[in-house]
Amino acid sequence: MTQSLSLGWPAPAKLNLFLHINGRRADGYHELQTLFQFLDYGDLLDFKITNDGKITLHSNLNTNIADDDNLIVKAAKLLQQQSASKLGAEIWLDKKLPMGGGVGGGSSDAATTLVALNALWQIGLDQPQLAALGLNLGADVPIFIHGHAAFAEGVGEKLVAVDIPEHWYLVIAPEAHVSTAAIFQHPDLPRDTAKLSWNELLSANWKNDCQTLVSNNFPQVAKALAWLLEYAPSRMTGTGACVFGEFETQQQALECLAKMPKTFRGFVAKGTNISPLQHRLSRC
Ligand SMILES: C[C@@](CO)(OP(=O)(O)O)[C@H](O)COP(=O)(O)OP(=O)(O)OC[C@H]1O[C@@H](n2ccc(N)nc2=O)[C@H](O)[C@@H]1O
Ligand SMILES: Nc1ncnc2c1ncn2[C@@H]1O[C@H](COP(=O)(O)OP(=O)(O)O)[C@@H](O)[C@H]1O
Repeated sequence: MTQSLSLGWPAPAKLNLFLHINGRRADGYHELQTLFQFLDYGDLLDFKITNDGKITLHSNLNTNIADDDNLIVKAAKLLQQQSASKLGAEIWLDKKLPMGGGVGGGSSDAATTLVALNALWQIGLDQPQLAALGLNLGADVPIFIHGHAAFAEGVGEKLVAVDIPEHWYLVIAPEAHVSTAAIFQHPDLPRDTAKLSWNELLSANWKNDCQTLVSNNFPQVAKALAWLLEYAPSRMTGTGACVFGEFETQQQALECLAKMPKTFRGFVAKGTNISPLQHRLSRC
């Protein structure tokens, strides 16, 4: 059996530096404007290519997600079907990102799987084809395949690459599971932020329109945000529950992390306009 090992494929986190909700479409989905930037921190995937056609996942995941429901396995099988490839893969996941926290770990794992296996199986799909495939797995998969910080509109699928300052962040992951669908269905969610041009947004007050609703319903989120706001401009990412504080230097972020109450879990990372996945792909 032909087997080759390819190690160290990053699946970085993302932050929504702002998330403005501009309206609700007839199909229930929301029109939004959001700014995605990657973090130089995330999960790590290793791949062994096999010729038996099987997809196997090994991970340090401490959850009851069945392998077939894991976005990594779903992504690998989707690519197999799409390409009619006879090759298989054994995949190792080192999970570091909080799950369901708005930092996009599941979507990022799926994107890394698609990008890595497209290269390792030598399928030859281009980036837009991979992003279109990834959209079937989740709304945030395309941004991770796109691989560049982006201003997103529509329901999050219209991406324009942007270069923005790369700050340091302290991200706190409160012990709360916030359902994205439940937040978007909630009657109290504000849906009337005016749509602005990118130039207008650059000088606007960045906010997350889900933040007040989530804080009101999850005291752990409100508590983490209140603590962070004492030290830095801070907001929630996505539909929560993670919150982030912005710092100019790594040292300032680390000093804040050192003061963090022991009841919080958090990490320090740098915002990056180019995804660490792109750097890994260029070494493939
Ligand atoms: C809004 C974001 C911003 O990054 O939230 P986070 O998931 O990161 O917190 C994402 O785009 C989410 O992406 P994802 O979590 O993949 O969402 P999906 O599975 O596509 O949608 C979950 C549910 O959210 C609602 N939804 C999602 C996106 C959108 N523009 N309008 C919506 O109303 C829909 O009810 C949908 O059924
Ligand atoms: N490899 C994976 N990593 C994380 N979550 C996964 C994975 N595969 C499936 N999931 C499911 O996807 C959900 C959303 O995951 P995640 O991307 O971490 O959330 P968010 O977009 O809020 O950051 C999880 O609650 C979990 O049930």
